[in-house]
Amino acid sequence: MEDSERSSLEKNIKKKKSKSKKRKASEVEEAGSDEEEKSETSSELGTPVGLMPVAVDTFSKRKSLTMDSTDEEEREVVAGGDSNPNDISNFRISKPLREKLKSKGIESLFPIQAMTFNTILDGSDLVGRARTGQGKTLAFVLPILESLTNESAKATRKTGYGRSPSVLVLLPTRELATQVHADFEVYGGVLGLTSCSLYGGAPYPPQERKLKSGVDIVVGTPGRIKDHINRRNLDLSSLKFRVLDEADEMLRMGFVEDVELILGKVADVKKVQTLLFSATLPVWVKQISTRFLKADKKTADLVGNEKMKASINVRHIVIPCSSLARSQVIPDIIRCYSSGGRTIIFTETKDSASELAGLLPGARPLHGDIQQAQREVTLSGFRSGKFMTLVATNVAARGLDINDVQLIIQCEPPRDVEDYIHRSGRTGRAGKTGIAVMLYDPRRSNFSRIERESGMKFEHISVPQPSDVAKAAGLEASETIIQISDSVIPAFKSVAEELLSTSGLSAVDLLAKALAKASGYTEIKSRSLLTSMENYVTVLLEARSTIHTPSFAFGLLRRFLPEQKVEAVKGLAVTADGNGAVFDVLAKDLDTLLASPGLRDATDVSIKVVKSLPQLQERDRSSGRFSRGSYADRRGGGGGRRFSGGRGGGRFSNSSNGGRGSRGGGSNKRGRWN
Ligand SMILES: Nc1ncnc2c1ncn2[C@@H]1O[C@H](COP(=O)(O)OP(=O)(O)OP(=O)(O)O)[C@@H](O)[C@H]1O
Repeated sequence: MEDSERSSLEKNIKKKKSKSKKRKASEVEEAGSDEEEKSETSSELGTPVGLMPVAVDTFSKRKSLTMDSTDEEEREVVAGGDSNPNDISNFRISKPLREKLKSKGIESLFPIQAMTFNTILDGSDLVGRARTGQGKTLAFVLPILESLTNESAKATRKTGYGRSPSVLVLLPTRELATQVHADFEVYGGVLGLTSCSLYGGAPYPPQERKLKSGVDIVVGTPGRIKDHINRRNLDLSSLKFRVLDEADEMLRMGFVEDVELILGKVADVKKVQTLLFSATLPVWVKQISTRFLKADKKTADLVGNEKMKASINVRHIVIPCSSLARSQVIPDIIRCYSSGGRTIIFTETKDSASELAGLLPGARPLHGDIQQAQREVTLSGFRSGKFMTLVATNVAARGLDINDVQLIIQCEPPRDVEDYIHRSGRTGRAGKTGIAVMLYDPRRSNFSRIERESGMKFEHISVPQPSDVAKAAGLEASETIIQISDSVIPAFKSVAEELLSTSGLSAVDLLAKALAKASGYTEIKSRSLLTSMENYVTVLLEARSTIHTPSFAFGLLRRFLPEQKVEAVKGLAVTADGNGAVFDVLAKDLDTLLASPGLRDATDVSIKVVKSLPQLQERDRSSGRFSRGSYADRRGGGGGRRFSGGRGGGRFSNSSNGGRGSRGGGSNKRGRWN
């Protein structure tokens, strides 16, 4: 094809793709849905893999477990004997590959790898599920590489120029394709196998040249792979393996059509092994996956019916925080919980990712509207520690394996429990621990559904109080001060003595001020527990009669507060027990409020400052109802919201909710992001 033709074709493809795939930055990067899905029991996904006893992991040399072992047993097992059944020498892994694994510090297989290695090597189709960070990538990389290079394969494998690939691995994002391709390069390279990655946003010609010269393994995203098939650069007729990593994501609307077209390019499906892996396998995956897997497929499910679907190495925390206060609160949460490691902050839309990254010192955004070259620079900068805070949409939610991510912050509860599980799984990987903080606005968000569907229980804490933050910052500052060379002392000693003698402060108080200055906390403002806003304080209104609805609470306030003071109340929310309502007032107005005559003389209501936030009513996103009572901004229907219900349980007609596709078996209108 002439270059001019190609460039005009490329322009057309780009135009078509940008029209079809580009989502408005203000819309969710990946459309969620309200339907709730229970995760699949493993037996319904295929025959459970016959299990050899496997050790849990190598990082603590625990003794062996079988597939029926529970998380509790995993947690209880202590270091077993010296012979570890998962030692890589116990598996049919060739010497060059064993040596490469050892050079990477891998001496034994993780459970999901040990459970599936023989099954894949012996030729079965397989569905594999293990929690995030448990090594699912090598679970398919290792047996595939061995299958391609063992004695029986040597006779039939094509090795010449222009050969068509034997392996195709499909992933939902460009970053993941790059990451998995790197594993195939590292481990396949020692066995003489070549691989390439095909994803959008990167130039076609280098990919075409690589394909033309012949590769054994192709890793990529469906859109670009389909383009290369249409351009006859990629012939999948002699595939031996096809892998869907993050399988549930790959089988959703937005991908499943392309995936089906691509997987259908094999000549004889009986000669192809199909492997599906993910940390989440919702119920509808079963119907869809039967289209691609053989009837005698096997299942290795380390999650199974375990209640806890999210990572067990992560502290799952929720903090109430109004959207207005996020950019002030997040730096403090990072200061208190990141332990100096990397932080990934997830937002629902590309717009909010860019906006928040601009407000956080040193943070960088990552989302689908950013040019591919910049995405690669950003991710490699984050991996190498050039900056420590990444603000991303779901483009970074799945699969990314980045060292030393200590903290995940989600700015609001995601619509889908799968998003929560994958996002929080960017930390606490390979046996390490981590912290996942989810911010929520008590009046608008609902996280009990995430608890129910992921099987975990959130730890409820309030936003770090400035004094907590100052303490953490002071610790950091004191460590850096100790490291300063003594050579600076003579230059500052006389000023220090002068300061000590004239300030009227003790040496400790002066040092405390110096630490405050060094850590940037020259003023400590209070933050409210409810909305985390500075210079506000959270109070609890209690009444003898049950407070069913916020409008009832506002009515009580109007009994003894002037209208403009009621207007100034922030974030009013009814307590879960209906006995009260919390709201924020300006700290400077607190005394006036408490001293107001109507309140002072009232016998059926009281107001007091709260030291910890009581459990609040939650709003169910799907129905718009509140679990007990309802919230409405009765003061004028601000924010484009109208309270359309009567007292209690009123429905919310929220005009500001961007439409979202409904999630369902393959019919989900989930947007593409990659
Ligand atoms: N046998 C092993 N021993 C030690 N480390 C391992 C082993 N297998 C994998 N790892 C490391 O564990 C980390 C997580 O692996 P991987 O990214 O494959 O997890 P995953 O299960 O695919 O996670 P996710 O569900 O988030 O995609 C990686 O850093 C990988 O190098």
